[in-house]
This record gives sequence, C-alpha cells and structure tokens, in this order.
Amino acid sequence: MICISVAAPTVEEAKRILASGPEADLFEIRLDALREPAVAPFFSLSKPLIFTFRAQEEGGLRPAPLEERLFWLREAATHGASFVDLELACGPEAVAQLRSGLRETRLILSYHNFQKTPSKAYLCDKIKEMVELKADVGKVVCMVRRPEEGLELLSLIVWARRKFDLPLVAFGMGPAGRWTRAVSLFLGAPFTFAASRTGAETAPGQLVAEDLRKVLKILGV
Ligand SMILES: O=C1C[C@@](O)(C(=O)O)C[C@@H](O)[C@@H]1O
Repeated sequence: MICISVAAPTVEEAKRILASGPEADLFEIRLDALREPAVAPFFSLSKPLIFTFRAQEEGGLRPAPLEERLFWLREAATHGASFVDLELACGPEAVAQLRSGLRETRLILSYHNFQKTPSKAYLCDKIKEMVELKADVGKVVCMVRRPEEGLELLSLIVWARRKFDLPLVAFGMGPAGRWTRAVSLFLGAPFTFAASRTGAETAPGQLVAEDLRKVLKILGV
C-alpha cells in the first residue's frame, strides 16, 4: 500500500492534496506542518488516515511540547483515525498514556534517523522496545549512504515478522535509499511513503506516488 504523506500549512491545502491523491491507499496527516492543527475536517474522506505530530528531533517541522502532541493524537483517535504514529523515543509513559485511549485506532511506534543508519543490533533493540510497548505496527526509517545500509533496513521487515509477528515499515531515506521504498513492500512492509507531487516531498528520497505506483506495477506488486 502507498501512503501519501501530507505536510501542508493549512487544512484547506491538506484537504486539496487528499482530494487529488488517487494513487494513495492511505494518507498520513503531518499535524506538525499545520499552522493551526486540526483533525476533524479530515474525516470526510473514505481512505484510511494516519495522524502524526512529528517530534522536531525526528524531522518535525516545529517544536511542540509532548503534551500537545499527545492531545492531538488522542483527538485523532477519538474521531476514528485508522492509525496514530508516535515516536518510540517519547518513552513508555507517553506510549502507555496514548495507548490506553485507543479503541479501534492502531498504534504505530516509530524510529526516524535523518543522519545515519545505526547498527543492526541497535535497530533490533528499538524494534524489541516497540513490541514491548505493544505497537500494532513498527516503523524504522533511516538515512542511508550506501545500498548495503538499505539492505539491512529491509532485512528488519522479515526479522520483525518472523520473531515477533510485527508488521514493520522500514526503508532508507536519501537518494541511496529510494529503491528500498519500493522493495520494502515485496518483503512484507504493510505500506510505504510517497509524495503527492514533485516538490511536496516530506522526506529526502521520497518518490512521487504516481511514479512509485508505476514502479510497483512493473515489478509486480
Ligand atoms: O516516517 C515517515 C517516513 C518519511 O520520513 C519518509 O521518509 O517518507 C516521511 C514521514 O512523513 C513519515 O512519517
């Protein structure tokens, strides 16, 4: 599945992207991008929604206290979000607090590293923590400099499924990681991220959804 990541300064603009994204199977609403965060206006759409209020340390577009971020994720869940995504680094207390308020909404626990791909052992520990904190889906997204790093990230998808039965989104950011965004789906990642159009990328190396769809079709997903 392709998830179009939507980082727009206003609700109107974000909704325009949602209305014009036929390639998307789901959308990620980046609340940290909105000048005035809101969740309710997004629920007129029939496609599943992920809400996240990304922490600045992991690529968020503005600083916001943890309490504010948790508040908006809880709001999103109350309105019927399919997923909420919180950084694992927020810690067990914040995760438990968010988790206790979820009904149907599934919890994504995520780890992003915009500098580098840490060692596999380190990333496996992060995934173990995600499992311990009862993530429904895990996510590990790191900057890759060499194709081998991309390969390591992809191998985590298989490892997490075999060892913990955890659906894991994992791929590499940056130009050297572009291929991993497509290939991750072959290895069982539940979804991958793409941009709505050129210029609307929310992370380095993101492909435009339309192009990604073509690649997947050629490769046979
Ligand atoms: O985790 C991810 C993946 C991402 O960083 C990317 O590289 O496409 C984009 C983010 O918006 C999203 O939350």
